[in-house]
Amino acid sequence: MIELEGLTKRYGEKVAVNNLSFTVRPGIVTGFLGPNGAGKSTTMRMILGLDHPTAGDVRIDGKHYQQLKDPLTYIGALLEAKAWHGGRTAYNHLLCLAHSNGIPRSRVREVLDTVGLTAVARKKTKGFSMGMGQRLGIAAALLGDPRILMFDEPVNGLDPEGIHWIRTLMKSLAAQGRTVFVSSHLMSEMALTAEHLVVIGQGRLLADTSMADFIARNSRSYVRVRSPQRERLLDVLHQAGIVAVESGDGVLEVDGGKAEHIGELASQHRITLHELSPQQASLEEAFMQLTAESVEYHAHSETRPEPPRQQQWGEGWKRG
Ligand SMILES: Nc1ncnc2c1ncn2[C@@H]1O[C@H](COP(=O)(O)OP(=O)(O)OP(=O)(O)O)[C@@H](O)[C@H]1O
Repeated sequence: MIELEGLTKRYGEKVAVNNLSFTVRPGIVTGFLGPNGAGKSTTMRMILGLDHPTAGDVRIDGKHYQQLKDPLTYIGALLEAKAWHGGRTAYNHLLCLAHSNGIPRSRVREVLDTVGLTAVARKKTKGFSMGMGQRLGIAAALLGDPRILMFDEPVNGLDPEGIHWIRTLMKSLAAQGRTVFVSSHLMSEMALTAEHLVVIGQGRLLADTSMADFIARNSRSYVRVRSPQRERLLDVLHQAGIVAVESGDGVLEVDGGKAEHIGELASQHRITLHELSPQQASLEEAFMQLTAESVEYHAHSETRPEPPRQQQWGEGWKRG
């Protein structure tokens, strides 16, 4: 378990992390989201004792990072920046970490195997691709068989097979009862991986809730309906107290009605339907909606995100 209590970090005038309080629980994958510059990496660095909080407190299973004996056996982390000596082989890099944390040498081979780097174990890491570097970082995180794992942008540089592999790995670590805390900008990936979300913007907590609740609260769900008897269908829906709006091309968007109910009403009134499809909002849509106010780095206006329904998702809030 990771517990943050009023955690704050200032760099001069800049408040990078602002009074953050939340708990990351075991047994599930918790996603950590926020626009560029929201304070995710700073928060993760404070959890690991790499940055000192200006105020507040963070504990790992009840202790400060500095109080942990052999910390890699409590918490394993992959941070964004490569933090290893490029002149060492992958095997030696992990062996050094193992020695300094009282971890048996046999674990090095095991984790190299887990991340698929056995064949390059004796190669110097400076020749590693970004994806190989990520795998080595994940091997280091797993080395001490810790109960808590924290990954900052773990799918960076990974190919589709690698992304699938890390997703499966994170879920299985959580299923073993471990605490898994992961940041990512890839919303589609996060939607497949995380069960719970912590969302921050400009250093402040914006949401701490389940994935399903987050999407339901921050986006619009509706049923898309097409019928050759549109006017009649509008009357019937109106009489039933259901609000429908025309969205062009003969499509009706029905808020607050279930597809089953709309279908039954149409059937009772012998109205033909050509389409009846519930529209599920995506995590990306909900995220953009919630964080729109706290985006620091906008692209130029022609690519800036518009309101959710017609949005060009993905690039607008990235650092330009
Ligand atoms: N060492 C530092 N000195 C001054 N400002 C810093 C420092 N580290 C971070 N910041 C600032 O603090 C804010 C939060 O940065 P941080 O890297 O934690 O955000 P992030 O959510 O991880 O962003 P990204 O998604 O782009 O990686 C940013 O405005 C950043 O410029």
